[in-house]
Amino acid sequence: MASAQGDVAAGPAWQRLQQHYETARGLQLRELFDADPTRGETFTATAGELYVDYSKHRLTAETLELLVALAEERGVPEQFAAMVTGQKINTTEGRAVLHTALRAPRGTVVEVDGVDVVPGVHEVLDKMAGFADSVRSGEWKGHTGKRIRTVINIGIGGSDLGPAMAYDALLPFTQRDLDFRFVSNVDGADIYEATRDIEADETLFIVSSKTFTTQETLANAHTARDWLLGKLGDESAVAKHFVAVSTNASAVGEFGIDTDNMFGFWDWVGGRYSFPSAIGLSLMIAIGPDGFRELLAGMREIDEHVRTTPLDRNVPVLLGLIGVWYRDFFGAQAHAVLPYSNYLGKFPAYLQQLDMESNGKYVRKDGELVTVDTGPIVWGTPGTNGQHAYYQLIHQGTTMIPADFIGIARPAEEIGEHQDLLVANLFAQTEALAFGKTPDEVRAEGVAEDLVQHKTFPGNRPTTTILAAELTPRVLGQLVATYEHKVFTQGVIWGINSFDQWGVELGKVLAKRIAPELTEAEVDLAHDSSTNTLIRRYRSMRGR
Ligand SMILES: O=P(O)(O)OC[C@H]1O[C@](O)(CO)[C@@H](O)[C@@H]1O
Repeated sequence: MASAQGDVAAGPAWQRLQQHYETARGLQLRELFDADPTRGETFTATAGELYVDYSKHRLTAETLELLVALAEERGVPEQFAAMVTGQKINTTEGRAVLHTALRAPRGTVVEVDGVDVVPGVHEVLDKMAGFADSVRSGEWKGHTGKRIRTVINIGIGGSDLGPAMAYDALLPFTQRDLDFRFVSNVDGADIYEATRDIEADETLFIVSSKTFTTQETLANAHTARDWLLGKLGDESAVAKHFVAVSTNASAVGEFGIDTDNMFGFWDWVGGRYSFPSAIGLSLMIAIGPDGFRELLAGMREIDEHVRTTPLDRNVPVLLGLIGVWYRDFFGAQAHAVLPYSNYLGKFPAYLQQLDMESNGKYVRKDGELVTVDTGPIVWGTPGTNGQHAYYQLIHQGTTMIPADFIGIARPAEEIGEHQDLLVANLFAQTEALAFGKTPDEVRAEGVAEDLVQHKTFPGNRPTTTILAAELTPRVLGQLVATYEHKVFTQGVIWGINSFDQWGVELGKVLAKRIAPELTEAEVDLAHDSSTNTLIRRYRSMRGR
């Protein structure tokens, strides 16, 4: 098997790319398009219903060949096969990585330690569907016999971002007489604002936590429980108003939620890959079991695409490789994701966890330090708002920011000319970024000489455009799985473990130590002088 271990920079494919970069760094998009008038048709690919244009990148057919050779040398296809067949590729935690099994059709066999996991996946999906239907229809009654009107998902990170993002993305497909809220932050304002204007006897809390030990989620869940009991005054109300999604049945039981009302998943589902599991329960209630199945079907299409499509047309692999090209050869530190769809407003935030928690690593799988740069800083907000805020820097700043522009052709609601205006802006931005405006073009407009440089656009700024006809559950599933496998591809290239997250641990441990120090004024502080002083200031501001 080709190796995803070891130093990628030491391999022949990387060295060839390095040599190629010496000339490729000077590529100009204007010249590339002039030299090949069909570039905008040929440097494109499709995956599911996603049309992907990667022509506006600073690369040639040779660059792509060399990048594909890198993917082959690093064993991307073999590593993908290892992942989807349940091998324990999350080596630092000794776990399989099987989010693809969450969307495997009934009857598929995927084994972990000799046990087929697919029947369990469908058992949970069926249980979720039964529950979702009963909440949607009003058959599920609260403590006082009323139907549920508000569903509040309590969770953080992967137990929040996926369902919250997808709920917004699929708003037109949701049952509009139900209200959905997502509480994640340990800031009490989050749970307070989510509960201040609703009726307890019409509210369902879904406590979502893979581990059921996460401080923020447990604090919010306890506050929600106190709020409910304060309103309804009866411990037995908890059974009708709280359900849990977790891998940790004993902790769920200890919290007081009947494990009959628990929807399980497994340690082979990473938090940031978990929303097609029971973590998507709130979303399934919102869009219905059929809508959720469509989402899974969209993901499955991309899983199949990755498994069966040659690397040079394999969309997630290409996106991953193009990302490596900029990150490691051009030194681009950031990657923007700019959805031209208001419904996709939370998609960049969702991708931040998917990408940065997966590939923000400085240690390789083999325990050695990386010698090349790994995951970029991922950020973005919906177009067109960003155009009037930070696009200035993308067009004329000193940093290259490769960007993904995501567009939808047919809106859920056709409102006058809005959609055409929106998409015109998307296309205009990628055109302007790629081709810019030369000083001579500015002069030809009669601009005074002292303003020519200010009004010049250097261009040559790379973008990918992803276009879909409609934002359906299936298309959203395709988008999410495309990015999942893009991140996977990059992790394999860099030789890192994209499925652990040790970097979040230290802060958690220190917060546990500091929390009691904020309330007990007498305690001896043994931190650094900055932290000690901040703690004392805080105590004094709180009158302690
Ligand atoms: O679902 P849990 O166990 O509450 O964890 C929430 C999130 O916390 C993290 O472990 C990071 O702190 C994420 O990986 C995870 O998605």
